[in-house]
Amino acid sequence: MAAPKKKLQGLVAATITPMTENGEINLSVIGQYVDYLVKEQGVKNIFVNGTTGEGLSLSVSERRRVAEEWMTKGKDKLDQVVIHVGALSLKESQELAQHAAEIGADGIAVIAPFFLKPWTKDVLINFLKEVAAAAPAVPFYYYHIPALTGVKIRAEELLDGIQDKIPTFQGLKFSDTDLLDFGQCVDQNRQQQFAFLFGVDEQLLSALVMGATGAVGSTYNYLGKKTSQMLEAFERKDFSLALNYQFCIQRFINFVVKLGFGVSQTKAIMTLVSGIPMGPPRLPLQKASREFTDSVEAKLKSLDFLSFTDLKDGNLEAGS
Ligand SMILES: CC(=O)N[C@H](C=O)[C@@H](O)[C@H](O)[C@H](O)CO
Ligand SMILES: CC(=O)C(=O)O
Repeated sequence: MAAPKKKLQGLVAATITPMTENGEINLSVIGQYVDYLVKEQGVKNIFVNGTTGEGLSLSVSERRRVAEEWMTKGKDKLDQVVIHVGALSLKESQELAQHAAEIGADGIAVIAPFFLKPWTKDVLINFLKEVAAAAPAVPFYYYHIPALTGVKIRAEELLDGIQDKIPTFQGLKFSDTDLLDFGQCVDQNRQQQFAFLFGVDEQLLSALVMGATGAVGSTYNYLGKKTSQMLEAFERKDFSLALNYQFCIQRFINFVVKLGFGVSQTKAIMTLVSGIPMGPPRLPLQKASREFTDSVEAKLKSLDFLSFTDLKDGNLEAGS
């Protein structure tokens, strides 16, 4: 059994992996990045080496080094560090899971293998179980992201009886818009203390209504504070205020989605907002264009989303 731990809740930032202009991982800014999340965004939980972190584009040794750096720099500052250890190779995944345990991670998460794929729930569970067993004292999260893995096994089905197979199972990161599936995950597991972490930032309010206990996302890197205001309004049952916040966030996400939004763009936005150089993404991703960054900057200002002193060219005065 996993050591009893505080349940993971609230916002979890899916961290970017900073890179140098030459395409090497850039560990030197991670200390600054931790401070930015904690102090400027009020976000104290992170999800490392996931989609946003280009985890599947890094070598195993890079993934280990990135995870170590977050653990070291986050010590005594962050509440929980969850490390994504999913890989196509079961062996690599187990190696990463064991490594996460060794460095004291608060959780591990795994996506479905996405090249040679599991076609049934039982096969997927068996894969996850073998990974989880490599870190028998670490809380385990299944990371459901069917649009990227192509594995469409419904989360609700997967969760049915999962703790019998994976005793460390502690929760679900649900990155899909199927709120029937998500709602049924919550509804059918009310007796458990699972974390239900939603991963579609622009729809978080709907997921809160369905029983989400937290959220993992890329936008909490720079919209953490704004999203926390939404969570607080929801907690106070001030739904119209919560909806205002959600719409405000949606206006921004809708704007970037229309320009073409993904991990590369997240890197550019975070560089702009935090002033910390995130660098380019790694191939097959391509760096966001200058035009993208310029229009995003204008949009963020018009939405009054930033205290503009945070902007790296900080000559614009504080908003909000
Ligand atoms: C596919 C993807 O990267 N999803 C992220 C996390 O699951 C989200 O945080 C999105 O970036 C966000 O919801 C914007 O669409
Ligand atoms: C968004 C998210 O959870 C990820 O980057 O993996």
